[in-house]
Amino acid sequence: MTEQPPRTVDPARTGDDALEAGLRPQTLEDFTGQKASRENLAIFIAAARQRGEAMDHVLLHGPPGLGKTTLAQIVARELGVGFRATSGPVIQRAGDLAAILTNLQPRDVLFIDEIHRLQPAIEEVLYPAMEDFQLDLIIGEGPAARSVRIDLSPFTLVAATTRAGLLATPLRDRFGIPLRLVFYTPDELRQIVSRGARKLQFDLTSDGAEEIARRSRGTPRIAGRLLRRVRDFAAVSRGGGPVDRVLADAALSRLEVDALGLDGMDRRYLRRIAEHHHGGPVGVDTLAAALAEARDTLEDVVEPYLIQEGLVLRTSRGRMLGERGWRHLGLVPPPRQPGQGDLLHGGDPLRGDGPPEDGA
Ligand SMILES: Nc1ncnc2c1ncn2[C@@H]1O[C@H](COP(=O)(O)OP(=O)(O)OP(=O)(O)O)[C@@H](O)[C@H]1O
Ligand SMILES: [Mg+2]
Repeated sequence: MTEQPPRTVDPARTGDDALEAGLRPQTLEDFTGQKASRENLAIFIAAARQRGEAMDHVLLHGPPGLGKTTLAQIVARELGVGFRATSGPVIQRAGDLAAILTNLQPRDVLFIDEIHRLQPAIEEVLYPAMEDFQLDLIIGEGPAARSVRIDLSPFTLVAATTRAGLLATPLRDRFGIPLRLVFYTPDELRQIVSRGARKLQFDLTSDGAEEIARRSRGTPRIAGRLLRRVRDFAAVSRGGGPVDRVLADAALSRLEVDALGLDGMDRRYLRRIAEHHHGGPVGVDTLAAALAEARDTLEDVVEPYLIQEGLVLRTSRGRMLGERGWRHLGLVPPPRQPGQGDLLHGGDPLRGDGPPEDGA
Protein backbone atom coordinates (compact mmCIF):
# COMPACT_ATOMS: atom_id res chain seq x y z
CA MET A 1 0.00 0.00 0.00
CA THR A 2 1.42 3.39 -0.92
CA GLU A 3 1.88 6.10 1.71
CA GLN A 4 -0.84 8.70 1.39
CA PRO A 5 -0.11 12.30 2.35
CA PRO A 6 -2.02 13.48 5.44
CA ARG A 7 -5.49 14.79 4.63
CA THR A 8 -6.64 18.15 5.94
CA VAL A 9 -10.20 16.85 6.13
CA ASP A 10 -9.34 13.46 7.63
CA PRO A 11 -11.88 12.97 10.44
CA ALA A 12 -9.43 10.59 12.16
CA ARG A 13 -6.88 11.97 14.55
CA THR A 14 -3.58 13.10 13.04
CA GLY A 15 -0.36 14.46 14.49
CA ASP A 16 -1.13 18.13 14.95
CA ASP A 17 -4.44 17.36 16.63
CA ALA A 18 -2.55 17.31 19.93
CA LEU A 19 -3.43 21.02 19.80
CA GLU A 20 -7.11 20.17 19.82
CA ALA A 21 -7.11 19.47 23.57
CA GLY A 22 -7.32 23.21 24.17
CA LEU A 23 -10.56 23.41 22.20
CA ARG A 24 -12.22 20.47 23.91
CA PRO A 25 -15.40 21.44 25.76
CA GLN A 26 -15.11 20.62 29.46
CA THR A 27 -18.74 20.45 30.55
CA LEU A 28 -22.00 19.15 29.14
CA GLU A 29 -23.24 22.72 29.02
CA ASP A 30 -20.27 23.75 26.84
CA PHE A 31 -20.78 20.81 24.50
CA THR A 32 -22.56 21.99 21.35
CA GLY A 33 -24.78 19.68 19.29
CA GLN A 34 -25.76 16.00 19.86
CA LYS A 35 -28.89 17.24 21.59
CA ALA A 36 -30.45 13.81 22.14
CA SER A 37 -27.28 12.26 23.61
CA ARG A 38 -26.60 15.31 25.72
CA GLU A 39 -30.09 15.40 27.20
CA ASN A 40 -30.02 11.69 27.99
CA LEU A 41 -26.64 11.95 29.64
CA ALA A 42 -27.72 14.92 31.74
CA ILE A 43 -30.60 12.89 33.18
CA PHE A 44 -28.55 9.75 33.88
CA ILE A 45 -25.72 11.77 35.44
CA ALA A 46 -28.11 13.65 37.71
CA ALA A 47 -29.83 10.42 38.75
CA ALA A 48 -26.55 8.63 39.50
CA ARG A 49 -25.33 11.58 41.55
CA GLN A 50 -28.56 11.72 43.50
CA ARG A 51 -28.38 8.04 44.37
CA GLY A 52 -24.64 8.14 44.98
CA GLU A 53 -24.29 5.10 42.75
CA ALA A 54 -22.14 4.27 39.73
CA MET A 55 -23.90 5.33 36.53
CA ASP A 56 -24.95 2.65 34.06
CA HIS A 57 -22.48 1.71 31.31
CA VAL A 58 -22.41 3.94 28.22
CA LEU A 59 -21.64 2.97 24.63
CA LEU A 60 -20.76 5.91 22.36
CA HIS A 61 -20.79 5.08 18.70
CA GLY A 62 -20.36 7.12 15.54
CA PRO A 63 -17.77 8.26 13.00
CA PRO A 64 -14.35 9.61 14.08
CA GLY A 65 -14.01 13.15 15.39
CA LEU A 66 -17.61 13.68 16.56
CA GLY A 67 -16.79 13.92 20.26
CA LYS A 68 -16.80 10.41 21.76
CA THR A 69 -13.62 10.87 23.80
CA THR A 70 -14.71 14.39 24.74
CA LEU A 71 -18.07 13.15 26.05
CA ALA A 72 -16.44 10.31 28.01
CA GLN A 73 -14.26 12.84 29.85
CA ILE A 74 -17.23 15.12 30.43
CA VAL A 75 -19.22 12.24 31.94
CA ALA A 76 -16.49 11.59 34.52
CA ARG A 77 -16.12 15.28 35.31
CA GLU A 78 -19.86 15.80 35.73
CA LEU A 79 -20.16 12.71 37.90
CA GLY A 80 -17.30 14.06 39.98
CA VAL A 81 -15.38 10.77 39.75
CA GLY A 82 -12.00 9.57 38.51
CA PHE A 83 -11.32 8.90 34.81
CA ARG A 84 -9.16 6.04 33.60
CA ALA A 85 -8.63 5.58 29.84
CA THR A 86 -7.43 2.65 27.78
CA SER A 87 -8.28 1.14 24.41
CA GLY A 88 -9.25 -2.19 22.89
CA PRO A 89 -6.01 -2.92 21.04
CA VAL A 90 -3.84 -1.92 24.03
CA ILE A 91 -5.31 -4.59 26.31
CA GLN A 92 -3.37 -7.68 25.29
CA ARG A 93 -3.97 -10.07 28.18
CA ALA A 94 -6.79 -10.68 30.65
CA GLY A 95 -4.34 -9.71 33.38
CA ASP A 96 -3.97 -6.21 31.87
CA LEU A 97 -7.69 -5.64 32.15
CA ALA A 98 -7.82 -7.19 35.63
CA ALA A 99 -5.11 -4.79 36.81
CA ILE A 100 -7.05 -1.80 35.52
CA LEU A 101 -10.36 -2.98 36.97
CA THR A 102 -9.02 -3.81 40.43
CA ASN A 103 -7.46 -0.36 40.67
CA LEU A 104 -10.70 1.54 40.06
CA GLN A 105 -12.18 3.58 42.89
CA PRO A 106 -15.92 3.26 43.59
CA ARG A 107 -18.01 4.99 40.85
CA ASP A 108 -14.98 5.75 38.64
CA VAL A 109 -15.34 5.99 34.86
CA LEU A 110 -13.30 3.52 32.85
CA PHE A 111 -13.06 4.62 29.21
CA ILE A 112 -12.28 1.93 26.64
CA ASP A 113 -11.74 3.43 23.20
CA GLU A 114 -12.05 1.27 20.07
CA ILE A 115 -13.90 -1.39 22.04
CA HIS A 116 -14.61 -3.30 18.80
CA ARG A 117 -10.92 -4.22 18.74
CA LEU A 118 -10.98 -5.99 22.11
CA GLN A 119 -9.96 -9.63 21.88
CA PRO A 120 -12.82 -12.09 22.43
CA ALA A 121 -11.06 -13.74 25.40
CA ILE A 122 -10.79 -10.36 27.10
CA GLU A 123 -14.40 -9.55 26.34
CA GLU A 124 -15.32 -12.63 28.40
CA VAL A 125 -13.53 -11.12 31.40
CA LEU A 126 -15.44 -7.90 30.90
CA TYR A 127 -18.92 -9.49 31.00
CA PRO A 128 -19.09 -10.40 34.75
CA ALA A 129 -17.19 -7.21 35.55
CA MET A 130 -19.85 -5.08 33.84
CA GLU A 131 -22.78 -7.08 35.12
CA ASP A 132 -21.92 -8.00 38.70
CA PHE A 133 -18.70 -6.05 39.34
CA GLN A 134 -16.90 -9.33 39.69
CA LEU A 135 -13.82 -10.74 38.12
CA ASP A 136 -13.31 -14.45 37.48
CA LEU A 137 -9.65 -15.20 37.04
CA ILE A 138 -7.89 -18.49 36.41
CA ILE A 139 -4.75 -18.75 38.49
CA GLY A 140 -2.07 -21.27 37.66
CA GLU A 141 -2.00 -23.83 34.87
CA GLY A 142 -2.92 -27.45 34.20
CA PRO A 143 -4.36 -29.55 37.06
CA ALA A 144 -3.26 -26.94 39.62
CA ALA A 145 -5.29 -24.21 37.93
CA ARG A 146 -8.10 -22.77 40.02
CA SER A 147 -10.57 -20.04 39.51
CA VAL A 148 -10.79 -17.12 41.91
CA ARG A 149 -13.50 -14.55 42.15
CA ILE A 150 -12.62 -10.96 42.98
CA ASP A 151 -15.11 -8.27 43.92
CA LEU A 152 -14.65 -4.95 42.15
CA SER A 153 -15.77 -1.47 43.07
CA PRO A 154 -18.91 -0.51 41.16
CA PHE A 155 -17.77 1.50 38.14
CA THR A 156 -19.09 2.97 34.91
CA LEU A 157 -17.69 1.67 31.66
CA VAL A 158 -17.82 4.25 28.90
CA ALA A 159 -16.86 2.60 25.63
CA ALA A 160 -16.40 4.17 22.21
CA THR A 161 -16.49 2.65 18.76
CA THR A 162 -16.76 3.78 15.18
CA ARG A 163 -18.28 0.38 14.34
CA ALA A 164 -21.14 -0.64 16.61
CA GLY A 165 -22.01 -3.27 14.02
CA LEU A 166 -18.81 -5.15 14.86
CA LEU A 167 -19.63 -5.59 18.55
CA ALA A 168 -20.74 -9.00 19.75
CA THR A 169 -24.38 -8.90 20.79
CA PRO A 170 -23.70 -9.98 24.41
CA LEU A 171 -21.28 -7.07 24.75
CA ARG A 172 -23.59 -4.55 23.14
CA ASP A 173 -26.48 -5.70 25.34
CA ARG A 174 -24.53 -4.94 28.51
CA PHE A 175 -24.57 -1.20 27.90
CA GLY A 176 -27.60 0.36 29.56
CA ILE A 177 -27.02 3.67 27.77
CA PRO A 178 -26.17 3.31 24.07
CA LEU A 179 -25.69 6.70 22.44
CA ARG A 180 -25.26 7.25 18.77
CA LEU A 181 -23.42 10.39 17.70
CA VAL A 182 -24.46 12.03 14.45
CA PHE A 183 -22.85 14.52 12.10
CA TYR A 184 -23.20 18.13 13.26
CA THR A 185 -25.36 20.65 11.43
CA PRO A 186 -23.63 23.63 9.76
CA ASP A 187 -25.12 25.89 12.41
CA GLU A 188 -23.75 23.80 15.29
CA LEU A 189 -20.35 23.77 13.62
CA ARG A 190 -20.49 27.52 13.16
CA GLN A 191 -20.98 27.90 16.92
CA ILE A 192 -18.09 25.52 17.57
CA VAL A 193 -15.83 27.40 15.15
CA SER A 194 -16.73 30.80 16.62
CA ARG A 195 -16.11 29.55 20.12
CA GLY A 196 -12.78 28.04 19.02
CA ALA A 197 -11.77 31.32 17.39
CA ARG A 198 -12.48 33.20 20.60
CA LYS A 199 -10.39 30.70 22.56
CA LEU A 200 -7.53 31.13 20.08
CA GLN A 201 -8.01 34.92 20.25
CA PHE A 202 -8.46 34.90 16.51
CA ASP A 203 -10.63 37.62 14.99
CA LEU A 204 -13.04 35.75 12.72
CA THR A 205 -16.28 37.25 11.35
CA SER A 206 -19.46 35.21 11.59
CA ASP A 207 -19.55 34.66 7.83
CA GLY A 208 -15.94 33.49 8.03
CA ALA A 209 -16.96 30.99 10.74
CA GLU A 210 -19.89 29.90 8.58
CA GLU A 211 -17.58 29.23 5.64
CA ILE A 212 -15.28 27.04 7.74
CA ALA A 213 -18.30 25.25 9.26
CA ARG A 214 -19.82 24.47 5.88
CA ARG A 215 -16.61 22.79 4.77
CA SER A 216 -15.99 20.70 7.89
CA ARG A 217 -17.76 17.49 6.86
CA GLY A 218 -20.11 17.69 9.82
CA THR A 219 -17.14 16.98 12.11
CA PRO A 220 -15.84 19.20 14.95
CA ARG A 221 -12.33 17.75 14.71
CA ILE A 222 -12.12 18.92 11.07
CA ALA A 223 -13.67 22.27 12.00
CA GLY A 224 -10.92 22.79 14.57
CA ARG A 225 -8.24 21.82 12.09
CA LEU A 226 -9.58 24.07 9.32
CA LEU A 227 -9.83 26.89 11.83
CA ARG A 228 -6.13 26.53 12.68
CA ARG A 229 -5.16 26.35 8.98
CA VAL A 230 -7.18 29.48 8.16
CA ARG A 231 -5.56 31.25 11.08
CA ASP A 232 -2.08 30.32 9.80
CA PHE A 233 -3.00 31.49 6.33
CA ALA A 234 -4.36 34.80 7.64
CA ALA A 235 -1.27 35.36 9.77
CA VAL A 236 1.09 35.25 6.81
CA SER A 237 -1.15 36.67 4.10
CA ARG A 238 -2.15 39.90 5.76
CA GLY A 239 -1.44 42.11 8.72
CA GLY A 240 -4.52 42.60 10.84
CA GLY A 241 -8.27 42.96 10.78
CA PRO A 242 -10.86 40.24 11.09
CA VAL A 243 -10.87 37.19 8.84
CA ASP A 244 -14.00 37.04 6.74
CA ARG A 245 -15.59 34.66 4.27
CA VAL A 246 -13.41 35.76 1.34
CA LEU A 247 -10.19 35.11 3.18
CA ALA A 248 -11.45 31.83 4.68
CA ASP A 249 -12.50 30.70 1.23
CA ALA A 250 -9.10 31.58 -0.23
CA ALA A 251 -7.32 29.64 2.51
CA LEU A 252 -9.53 26.56 2.19
CA SER A 253 -9.38 26.52 -1.60
CA ARG A 254 -5.64 26.58 -1.35
CA LEU A 255 -5.83 23.50 0.85
CA GLU A 256 -7.95 21.87 -1.86
CA VAL A 257 -10.93 21.58 0.46
CA ASP A 258 -13.86 22.18 -1.87
CA ALA A 259 -17.21 23.86 -1.29
CA LEU A 260 -18.68 20.70 0.29
CA GLY A 261 -15.59 20.09 2.41
CA LEU A 262 -14.36 17.26 0.19
CA ASP A 263 -10.66 16.84 -0.49
CA GLY A 264 -8.61 15.04 -3.12
CA MET A 265 -9.19 11.63 -1.53
CA ASP A 266 -12.97 12.05 -1.54
CA ARG A 267 -12.96 13.24 -5.13
CA ARG A 268 -10.73 10.37 -6.25
CA TYR A 269 -13.20 7.99 -4.60
CA LEU A 270 -16.19 9.56 -6.36
CA ARG A 271 -14.41 9.77 -9.69
CA ARG A 272 -13.35 6.13 -9.49
CA ILE A 273 -16.98 5.01 -9.22
CA ALA A 274 -18.05 7.36 -12.01
CA GLU A 275 -15.30 6.72 -14.49
CA HIS A 276 -14.35 3.09 -13.95
CA HIS A 277 -17.68 1.63 -12.90
CA HIS A 278 -20.24 3.82 -14.68
CA GLY A 279 -21.57 4.95 -11.31
CA GLY A 280 -21.57 1.46 -9.73
CA PRO A 281 -22.54 -0.68 -8.01
CA VAL A 282 -18.98 -1.58 -7.08
CA GLY A 283 -17.76 -3.51 -4.04
CA VAL A 284 -15.85 -1.65 -1.38
CA ASP A 285 -12.88 -4.02 -1.61
CA THR A 286 -12.46 -3.20 -5.29
CA LEU A 287 -12.51 0.50 -4.49
CA ALA A 288 -10.05 0.08 -1.63
CA ALA A 289 -7.59 -1.77 -3.87
CA ALA A 290 -7.89 0.76 -6.68
CA LEU A 291 -7.38 3.71 -4.33
CA ALA A 292 -4.60 2.03 -2.33
CA GLU A 293 -6.54 2.56 0.90
CA ALA A 294 -7.49 0.10 3.62
CA ARG A 295 -11.10 -1.02 3.41
CA ASP A 296 -11.60 -0.02 7.06
CA THR A 297 -10.42 3.50 6.29
CA LEU A 298 -12.89 3.83 3.45
CA GLU A 299 -15.74 2.49 5.58
CA ASP A 300 -14.95 4.36 8.81
CA VAL A 301 -13.47 7.59 7.59
CA VAL A 302 -14.24 8.37 3.95
CA GLU A 303 -17.69 6.96 3.28
CA PRO A 304 -19.94 7.95 6.20
CA TYR A 305 -20.06 11.63 5.26
CA LEU A 306 -20.36 10.95 1.51
CA ILE A 307 -23.27 8.62 2.24
CA GLN A 308 -24.98 11.00 4.65
CA GLU A 309 -24.78 13.74 2.02
CA GLY A 310 -26.24 11.53 -0.69
CA LEU A 311 -23.08 11.66 -2.80
CA VAL A 312 -22.73 7.90 -2.50
CA LEU A 313 -25.36 5.24 -1.96
CA ARG A 314 -24.69 2.05 -0.09
CA THR A 315 -26.62 -0.79 -1.73
CA SER A 316 -26.82 -4.53 -1.34
CA ARG A 317 -24.54 -4.92 -4.36
CA GLY A 318 -21.95 -2.30 -3.53
CA ARG A 319 -21.46 1.45 -3.69
CA MET A 320 -23.21 3.63 -6.23
CA LEU A 321 -22.75 7.26 -7.07
CA GLY A 322 -25.76 9.28 -5.97
CA GLU A 323 -27.27 12.05 -8.00
CA ARG A 324 -25.45 14.66 -5.91
CA GLY A 325 -22.20 12.77 -6.45
CA TRP A 326 -22.56 13.03 -10.22
CA ARG A 327 -23.40 16.70 -10.01
CA HIS A 328 -20.53 17.42 -7.63
CA LEU A 329 -18.13 16.00 -10.22
CA GLY A 330 -19.76 18.19 -12.86
CA LEU A 331 -21.11 15.10 -14.64
CA VAL A 332 -24.60 14.12 -15.72
CA PRO A 333 -26.02 10.96 -14.08
CA PRO A 334 -26.90 8.26 -16.61
CA PRO A 335 -30.64 7.52 -16.95
CA ARG A 336 -31.78 4.99 -14.37
CA GLN A 337 -32.00 1.42 -15.64
CA PRO A 338 -35.26 -0.43 -15.07
CA GLY A 339 -35.05 -2.49 -11.90
CA GLN A 340 -32.31 -0.35 -10.40
CA GLY A 341 -34.70 1.20 -7.91
CA ASP A 342 -34.58 -1.87 -5.67
CA LEU A 343 -30.87 -1.37 -5.16
CA LEU A 344 -31.43 1.80 -3.25
CA HIS A 345 -32.16 0.53 0.21
CA GLY A 346 -28.75 0.69 1.83
CA GLY A 347 -28.16 0.10 5.51
CA ASP A 348 -27.84 2.87 8.00
CA PRO A 349 -24.53 4.52 7.08
CA LEU A 350 -23.69 5.40 10.67
CA ARG A 351 -24.13 1.93 12.07
CA GLY A 352 -22.07 0.01 9.62
CA ASP A 353 -24.69 -2.70 9.66
CA GLY A 354 -26.00 -2.47 6.13
CA PRO A 355 -26.69 -5.48 3.98
CA PRO A 356 -23.78 -7.81 3.36
CA GLU A 357 -21.74 -7.31 0.24
CA ASP A 358 -20.07 -9.71 -2.06
CA GLY A 359 -17.08 -7.38 -2.01
CA ALA A 360 -16.47 -8.05 -5.69
N1 LIG B 1 -19.51 19.19 20.64
C1 LIG B 1 -18.30 19.70 20.46
N2 LIG B 1 -18.09 21.01 20.61
C2 LIG B 1 -16.87 21.53 20.38
N3 LIG B 1 -15.79 20.82 20.04
C3 LIG B 1 -15.95 19.51 19.91
C4 LIG B 1 -17.20 18.87 20.12
N4 LIG B 1 -17.04 17.56 19.89
C5 LIG B 1 -15.77 17.37 19.56
N5 LIG B 1 -15.10 18.54 19.57
C6 LIG B 1 -13.72 18.77 19.19
O1 LIG B 1 -13.35 17.79 18.25
C7 LIG B 1 -12.20 17.10 18.67
C8 LIG B 1 -12.40 15.61 18.41
O2 LIG B 1 -13.29 15.10 19.36
P1 LIG B 1 -13.05 13.66 20.02
O3 LIG B 1 -11.60 13.40 20.18
O4 LIG B 1 -13.90 13.62 21.25
O5 LIG B 1 -13.66 12.75 18.89
P2 LIG B 1 -13.84 11.16 18.88
O6 LIG B 1 -15.26 10.91 18.51
O7 LIG B 1 -13.35 10.59 20.15
O8 LIG B 1 -12.92 10.73 17.66
P3 LIG B 1 -12.18 9.28 17.40
O9 LIG B 1 -13.24 8.36 16.90
O10 LIG B 1 -11.17 9.59 16.36
O11 LIG B 1 -11.57 8.87 18.70
C9 LIG B 1 -12.03 17.44 20.15
O12 LIG B 1 -10.72 17.71 20.49
C10 LIG B 1 -12.81 18.68 20.36
O13 LIG B 1 -11.92 19.79 20.32
MG1 LIG C 1 -11.68 9.42 20.51
